[in-house]
Amino acid sequence: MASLTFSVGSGNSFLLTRAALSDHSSPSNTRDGFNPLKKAGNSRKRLTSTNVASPPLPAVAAPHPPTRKESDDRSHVAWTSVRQERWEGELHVQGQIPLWLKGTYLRNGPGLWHIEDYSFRHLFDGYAMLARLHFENGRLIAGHRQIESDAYKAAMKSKKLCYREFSEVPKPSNFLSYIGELANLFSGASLTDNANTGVVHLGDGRVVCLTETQKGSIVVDPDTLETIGKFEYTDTLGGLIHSAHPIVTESEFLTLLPDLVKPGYLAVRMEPGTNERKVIGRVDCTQGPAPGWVHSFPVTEHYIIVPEMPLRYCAGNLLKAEPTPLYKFEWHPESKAYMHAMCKASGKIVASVEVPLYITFHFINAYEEEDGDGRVTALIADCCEHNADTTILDKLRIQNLRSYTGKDVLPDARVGRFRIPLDGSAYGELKAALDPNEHGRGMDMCSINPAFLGRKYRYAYACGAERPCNFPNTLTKIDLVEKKAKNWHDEGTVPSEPLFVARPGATEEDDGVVISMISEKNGGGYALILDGITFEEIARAKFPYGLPYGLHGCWVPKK
Ligand SMILES: CC1=C(/C=C/C(C)=C/C=C/C(C)=C/C=C/C=C(C)/C=C/C=O)C(C)(C)CCC1
Ligand SMILES: [Fe+2]
Repeated sequence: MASLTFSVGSGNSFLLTRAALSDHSSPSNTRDGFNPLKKAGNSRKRLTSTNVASPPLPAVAAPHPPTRKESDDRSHVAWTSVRQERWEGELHVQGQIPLWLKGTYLRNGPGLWHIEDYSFRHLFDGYAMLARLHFENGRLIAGHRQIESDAYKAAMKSKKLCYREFSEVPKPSNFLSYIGELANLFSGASLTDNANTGVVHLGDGRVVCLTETQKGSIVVDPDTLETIGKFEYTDTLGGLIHSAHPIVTESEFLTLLPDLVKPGYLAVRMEPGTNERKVIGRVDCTQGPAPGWVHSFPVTEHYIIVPEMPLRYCAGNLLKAEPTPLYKFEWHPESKAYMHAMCKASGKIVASVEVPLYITFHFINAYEEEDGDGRVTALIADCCEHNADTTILDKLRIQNLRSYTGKDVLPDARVGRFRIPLDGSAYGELKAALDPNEHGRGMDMCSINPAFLGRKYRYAYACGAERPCNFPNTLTKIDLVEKKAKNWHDEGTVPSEPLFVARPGATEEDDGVVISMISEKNGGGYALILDGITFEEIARAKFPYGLPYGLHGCWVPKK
C-alpha cells in the first residue's frame, strides 16, 4: 500500500494510506466552499513522498471558518464541529497496545452542528461523523469521515437545512411549501436520514450506522469509512421510526418498532444476510396517547423487554416548526410507567408490570433471575436512569454544553435496576443498583462484555461524573456485585462511551480492554486504552486535532 509520511506541528508523524487518498478530489471533500488543502501549508512541515496522482488529504488542516455564533462561544472541542470532512493517519502510541487487539473500533456521533453561519440547537442535531481506530500489531491507524446521508448532502449543496432533525426543522419559504412540508412529514419524506447515533456490525459482516428513523440506516465501509448506501428493509412492516439501538449478535438483529397510530410496539427479528425483518410479537401500550420513547431496550436469553416510559412520542410535536421543551416527546406521568416482557420464541407477553416513573435512554443489560430449582422467577434489567427527570434533554442543548461556567449543573443519574416478577404481579421494582456517589452521580453511555449479553453479569462500563461538571467527564467501571466503581478522569476532558473488547481466550468477565476517545479542552484529543481489570491506562495516542463528542461505537474484529 502506498503511504505518505507527514510531520505536523506537534512533532507526531501521520500516515496516509491509499484508501484515504482514493476519492478525495471529489467536491464533497470541501465543506461550505472551504478547501482545507489551501490552508494546510503551515501545519505540514515535511512531505516525504510525492508519489500521488491527486493531491493528498491534509494531515492537519485549519479549522472550518468559524461561524459568528460558534466563535462567540468558549467552546470545548467536544461541542465544536469537526475541522474537516475526513482524515486518516497513523498515531504515535504512548504505552503499549496489547498485541492481541486486532480489529477496528468504530464510533458514530454528530460531527457538524452548523450550516454556514446557522448553528444547530441540540447535540443530537449534528450531521453524523464516523471515527475509526484500527489496531494491528500494537500500531494504531485512526481516521474520521462524515457520513453522506441525503440530509447531509442536501445541506452541503443548498447551504440550508432540508430535513427535519432532532430539534431543527427546515423553514418553509411560503405557504404552499408549508403544505407540501406537512404532506412530506406524513409520508416520512421530510424526516432526516442523518444516521448520527449508533453503528452496528451485523452477523453477515455489514456495518450499519443508525438513528431513530428507519430510512436513516446507512451501510458504511469500516475500512475507508465510505458511505456505501442505504440499508433498505425489504419487508412490508412500514412505520417510520425504530429503536436506535437494535440488539445485534452473530445470529440475529432484534429491534422495536413503535406504533404511533395504535400505541404499541412491534418486536422484530432480522437474520444475517437478509434485509427482511419478521415480527416476533406486539405489545399494546397500557395507557397514554402514544408509545413511550424507546431509544434502546434490553433482552435476556429468552425474553425481549419492552420499556414503556412516560416520556412519550408526540405526533403534534413532530409537526411543529419550532422545538418544544421536550422536542418530539411529551412527559405523561399520569400515564404511568411500565415494563413488558415478551417471550422471544413465541412472541407472547409473559409480564406487563407497572414500575416507578423513570427516564432512560440506554439499557445496560438484563438477565433472568432463578430460584433454587432453576425456575425463572423474575427478569432483572439495568439502565442509566435519570431519576425520572427530563431536564437532561435540555442540558444537551449545544448552547448549554458550550457555556460551562464551572457550576455543577449535570442532573444526577444512577444505575437503575428493574425487577420484573414473572408470577403475575401487577408491579415491578426500580432501585439504584449501587450508591450513585460511587460514580459521581453521572451515568450514561454504557457497555458490557458482549459475551454476557442477556446473562447474569457483574461489570458495566459507562461515563460517570467528577463534579462540578455540566456533562459526564469520567469513565467508570461498575462492579454490580461489590457495588463499587473505579473511575478514570483527566481534568478538562470529555470522554466518550467506553467500549469493552474481550481478550481472546479470556475466562474472566473483565479480562480485556476498554476503548474510548477523549476530547480535550485545549482543542486536542486522544484515543485511550484502559485495562479492563485494573481500569488503569495502558496506552494513549494523540490525534492531530481533537474530535467532537461521539455517541456509540462497535468493534469489528479482524477477519
Ligand atoms: C426522536 C426522533 C428523531 C431523532 C432522534 C435522535 C437522533 C435521538 C438520539 C438520541 C440520543 C443520541 C440519545 C442519547 C442520550 C444520551 C444521554 C442522555 C447522555 C447523558 C449524559 O449525561 C428523528 C429521527 C429526528 C425524527 C423522529 C423522532
Ligand atoms: Fe443511544
